[in-house]
Amino acid sequence: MLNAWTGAQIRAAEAPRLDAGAGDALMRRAAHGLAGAALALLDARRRPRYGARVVALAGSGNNGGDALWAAALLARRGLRPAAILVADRAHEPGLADVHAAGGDVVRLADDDASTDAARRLLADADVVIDGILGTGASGGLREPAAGLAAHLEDLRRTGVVTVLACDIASGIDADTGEAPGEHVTADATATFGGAKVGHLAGAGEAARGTLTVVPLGIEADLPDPDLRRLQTAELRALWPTPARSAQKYSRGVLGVVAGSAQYPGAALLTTAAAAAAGVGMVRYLGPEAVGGLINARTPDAVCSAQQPGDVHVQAWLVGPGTNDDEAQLDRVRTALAAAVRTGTPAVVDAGGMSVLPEQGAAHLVLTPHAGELARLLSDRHAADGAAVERSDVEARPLHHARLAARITGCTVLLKGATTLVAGPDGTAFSQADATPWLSTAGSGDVLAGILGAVLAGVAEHPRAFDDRGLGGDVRWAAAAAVAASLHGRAGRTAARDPEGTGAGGPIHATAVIDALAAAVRDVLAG
Ligand SMILES: NC(=O)C1=CN([C@@H]2O[C@H](COP(=O)(O)OP(=O)(O)OC[C@H]3O[C@@H](n4cnc5c(N)ncnc54)[C@H](O)[C@@H]3O)[C@@H](O)[C@H]2O)[C@@H](O)CC1
Ligand SMILES: Nc1ncnc2c1ncn2[C@@H]1O[C@H](COP(=O)(O)OP(=O)(O)O)[C@@H](O)[C@H]1O
Ligand SMILES: [K+]
Repeated sequence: MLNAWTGAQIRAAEAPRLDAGAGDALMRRAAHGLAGAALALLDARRRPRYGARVVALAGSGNNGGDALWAAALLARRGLRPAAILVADRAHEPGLADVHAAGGDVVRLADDDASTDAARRLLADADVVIDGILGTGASGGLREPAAGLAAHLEDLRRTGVVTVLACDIASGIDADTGEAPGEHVTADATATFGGAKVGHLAGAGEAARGTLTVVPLGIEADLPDPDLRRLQTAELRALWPTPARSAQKYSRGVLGVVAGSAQYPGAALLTTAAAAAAGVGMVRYLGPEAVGGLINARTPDAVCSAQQPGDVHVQAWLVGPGTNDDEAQLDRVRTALAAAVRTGTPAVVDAGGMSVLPEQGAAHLVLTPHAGELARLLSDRHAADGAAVERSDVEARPLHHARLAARITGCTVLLKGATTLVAGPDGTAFSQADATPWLSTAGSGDVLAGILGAVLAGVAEHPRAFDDRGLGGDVRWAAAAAVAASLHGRAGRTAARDPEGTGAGGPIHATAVIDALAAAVRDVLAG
């Protein structure tokens, strides 16, 4: 599990040490970690260490102190240090050490001469350490740092310099990952004491590069994390693997209300995905014509035009492709009412979100993309009557996912390059296992099917969640995170994009279904 905390949580754990006078010791530890990360970056890029130019960008706070001390330490390893001070004040001992190491220092102001001098230093740099703002910052970068950051990004994109963020890319909010304005983009980040929420959500995910956590010795005093990311070990433990004595009913029956005579595609994809994920049985409820099409692709699905009250299931999947069909929407309403009454978990996708019960529950998992979440929040007057736009959700995804979970009482899985899951109690997960090739029509229907299969298996495997501190209502958010991760991994496998960088090539939703078994096997094999 990769755990992440807010800046305030980390600073609170540090506070007793600072009060006891250990501030310098902590900062030196951070600087050593930063210096090691800078050397690793040079090595990875096959650039020689000796004579390499390291430039620390230093703001007024402790983040700047870390960067200055790191630059001074790197002078001892043969690098040529320099510093650009972007604020009126700088950490005095750090600055003194850069001077003592023979480093060039430029103080950036709003004039052409200092801007030119700073740009000359950057153009000569091999590695730039971004210590402008850390966890103590509020609001985005201001001038003159904002202009320097934009120029730095031009140099980074064209391969002139490598950027190492100190703690967090400056301009990214450590508590949310939001970027209120200009921000630094890093190739790597060395963070201290624990990952920050801002590394795993919003703009912060793409701005951080490779993340290294440098221990500070405060780890035992950290509270429960604010945000979590499941990794292979958790996925292996939580994926519904059949027991020796399993039979189809113990593995779980998934009731699916999806598609319509006019739009059967969503029903075909979502049932095929659930079947591929290894659910015990799929029971499809809907028009006979759609059932026939489903059986041509997925003969193992049991299709009928029955009502939800007539069948016994371990989980529901409702909503994909049902928008225009009143009879299907009626089935969705009935299934959701039964799910709330009986505690049966349900995936509520697409059209299902327009017929939510008044009182939701954590075991109902909504799966909106940013546009659908904006509509849901607008319908619920979340912004005091003002409409919430898709762009609002994209700019503040974690905030809006948590808001929707609180307002609806349901678990909310917000789809995107990073998928965020929020429970009504504020629990949150972040998974970024996808590939940009997954942004294709029908991809969401596949995710809904996989999630349905995972939810149907939860009842058989409660201990798996309890044993990892993910019991109670948190299990629904954790199960949603499992499904998002496997969906992303299947997408990477299908696209042949193992790192999720956008390498490989195009895929369509069916290819993701076909790659699912291999992705699950990889996870189970560790
Ligand atoms: N607290 C500690 O003991 C340790 C902290 N460490 C470092 O300290 C950092 C936190 O230090 P600080 O609390 O000094 O925070 P920052 O280094 O983020 O600096 C905050 C300072 O920047 C100014 N500021 C805030 N928002 C700004 C904005 N938008 N534009 C321009 N200036 C702005 C504030 O006036 C404040 O002086 C961490 O990120 C980490 O790098 C490390 O040295 C490890 C130990
Ligand atoms: N840029 C991206 N990078 C990675 N994954 C993405 C990206 N855009 C979308 N996805 C994933 O693809 C799926 C798209 O779902 P959705 O928008 O509901 O599509 P549809 O409604 O057509 O099925 C989601 O699982 C989402 O997380
Ligand atoms: K920084």
